[in-house]
Amino acid sequence: MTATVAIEHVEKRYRAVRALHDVSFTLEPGRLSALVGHNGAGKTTLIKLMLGLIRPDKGSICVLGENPAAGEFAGRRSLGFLPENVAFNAALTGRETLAFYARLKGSDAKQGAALLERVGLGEASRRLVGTYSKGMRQRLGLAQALLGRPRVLLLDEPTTGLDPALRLTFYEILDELRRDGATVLISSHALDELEGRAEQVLIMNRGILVADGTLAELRALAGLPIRITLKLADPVARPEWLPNDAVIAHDRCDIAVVDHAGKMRLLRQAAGDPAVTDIGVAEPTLDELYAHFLRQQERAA
Ligand SMILES: Nc1ncnc2c1ncn2[C@@H]1O[C@H](COP(=O)(O)OP(=O)(O)OP(=O)(O)O)[C@@H](O)[C@H]1O
Repeated sequence: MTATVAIEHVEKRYRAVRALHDVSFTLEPGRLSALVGHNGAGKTTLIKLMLGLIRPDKGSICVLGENPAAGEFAGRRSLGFLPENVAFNAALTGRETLAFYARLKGSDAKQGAALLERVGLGEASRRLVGTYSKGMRQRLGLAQALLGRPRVLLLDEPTTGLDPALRLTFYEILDELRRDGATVLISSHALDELEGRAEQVLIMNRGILVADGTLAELRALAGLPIRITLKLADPVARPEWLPNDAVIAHDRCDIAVVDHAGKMRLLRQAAGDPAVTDIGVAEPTLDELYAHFLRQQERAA
């Protein structure tokens, strides 16, 4: 598949601060990628580079076949961007705001009304933005980012301030865009939200990309234990196939296995034993993987 965004060996400094160091990755169409990292890890700097708002000191950036920092960047019309802190003119209504951005983007102004409905601002669309709550401004920001059905959508902390209902609508909208072949990058600290949604996870630490892969790939790389919990019909009779380090308390048995093959072996044995009445499997979470890769890089540094 052809990458829509290609970042190669990018370096960026702000005077004494090294914001990015030798960062390389690609983003693909139809995929949701999560960009995660502590405060100051370099996430916003990466997004600004992709938008062409700043230039790299070294390395190259290609977005939709173009260099975003090279003057006229035609691809910008196909980019949607939601900044971390959305700021709108308080004296315009929601409708007027979207019409303004639609003109800037050269997209169909009529699409604005439908987008406002979609993000739940239909009724408030004729009210001044100055009267909107924080969550309503965030919704307006999202509608603005979606103008013109973007092929690349860059979202910086998009769900901060959204209520749970709109958060779901938000991911539904992203799913539609992805099915349509859009590339979606979300920079976020909400790891639990991204788990099961992001097809690619990029972990940044102090300007360095410390991990890049699918959740399954990162799990295989990290080799963190997979926790299996069994419920036993008779807690006194210990099944002879249980590993020595299995911990039994009452009718519950906890086992940690190190890899996929070990997990499958144990599950087959457990499923075939009538003494086991229930099985639970907990793979390492994105939170745990994130902590692991950060620790690993800090140790190496
Ligand atoms: N305009 C600037 N001038 C000087 N330093 C900057 C500037 N912008 C960012 N930095 C520094 O570059 C580093 C990366 O910042 P960046 O905003 O990219 O981080 P981030 O991962 O988006 O953080 P957060 O999660 O807090 O938004 C930080 O050390 C930050 O202080």
